[in-house]
Amino acid sequence: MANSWWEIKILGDPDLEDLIFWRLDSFGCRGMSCESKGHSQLIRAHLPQNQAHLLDLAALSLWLRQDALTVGLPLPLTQWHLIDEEDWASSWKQHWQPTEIGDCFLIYPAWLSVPQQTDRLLLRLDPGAAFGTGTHPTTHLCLEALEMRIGYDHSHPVIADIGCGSGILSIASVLLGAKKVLGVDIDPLAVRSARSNRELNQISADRLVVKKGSVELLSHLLGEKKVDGILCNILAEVIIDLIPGISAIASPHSWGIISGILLDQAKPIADTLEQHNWTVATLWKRQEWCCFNIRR
Ligand SMILES: C[S@@+](CC[C@H](N)C(=O)[O-])C[C@H]1O[C@@H](n2cnc3c(N)ncnc32)[C@H](O)[C@@H]1O
Repeated sequence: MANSWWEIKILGDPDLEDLIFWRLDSFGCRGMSCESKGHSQLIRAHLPQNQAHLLDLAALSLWLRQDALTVGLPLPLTQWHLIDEEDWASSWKQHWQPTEIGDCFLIYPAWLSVPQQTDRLLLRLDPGAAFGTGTHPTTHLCLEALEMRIGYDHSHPVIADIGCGSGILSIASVLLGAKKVLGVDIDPLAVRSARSNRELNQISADRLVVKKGSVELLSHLLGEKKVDGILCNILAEVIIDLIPGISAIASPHSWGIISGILLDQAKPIADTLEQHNWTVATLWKRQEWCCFNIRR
């Protein structure tokens, strides 16, 4: 098969959902979905074939079982098989439905016809192979935090979105009135996805700039200028190294929304932020995940 993907199916106790998502996320899976099956939950995840060998998948299955053992829940059943690109796209699309987030967003799959009437901000999305449908607790937290931060103050900030994935947070920022957003991601598939979602939401390439790279590129693009707000939803291990770079593009009045952090990873992140002159104003949590609202 030309463009093949592993489809990984995990049947497990609903209380394992977060742990399983976290494990799959760390493994590099994309296009994850979840559906109820009686008293269990069936989680599907996808991974390009060239990113994992059979042995890696066997190890993943073992880790998932160990995770369940650690928390004293029944062991999940993991299966995998190869599917081609088209089957991958249609497989998870069936399970992703429009989602209301916060008081103002409606995240809407691109392949559904647009609703006639809605009093919400419609954010149309086809994440493709990128992360960011709004269903993950961290994206959800970031969207709610963003709404609270700029949804009601008409300040039209300039925002950096580091690890933009599908572009969901960048687009949400524009819908809430950001003057300009700079989105970066190291994954070329994410860049492609964010650009096509920018078009889908009829946002100009001047207002939402999407580039392949990370915080160093932002620094280069900005030159002497600073951003008003920073969004960064990546895993804690990555964020900790990005904090100096994030701090360098911030002004004395900047704010940030930082997520992708498991609750038990919060302290080292908070400490490092404080060492770089940030105040952790609030910490929001959803399931095992947390989101920092920070300011200078
Ligand atoms: C958890 S996803 C977040 C996507 C989206 N912003 C959201 O909130 O749903 C993290 C993204 O960060 C990207 N990423 C990982 N390390 C990065 C780094 N050092 N710099 C920039 N992007 C990075 C990944 O490719 C991935 O698309």
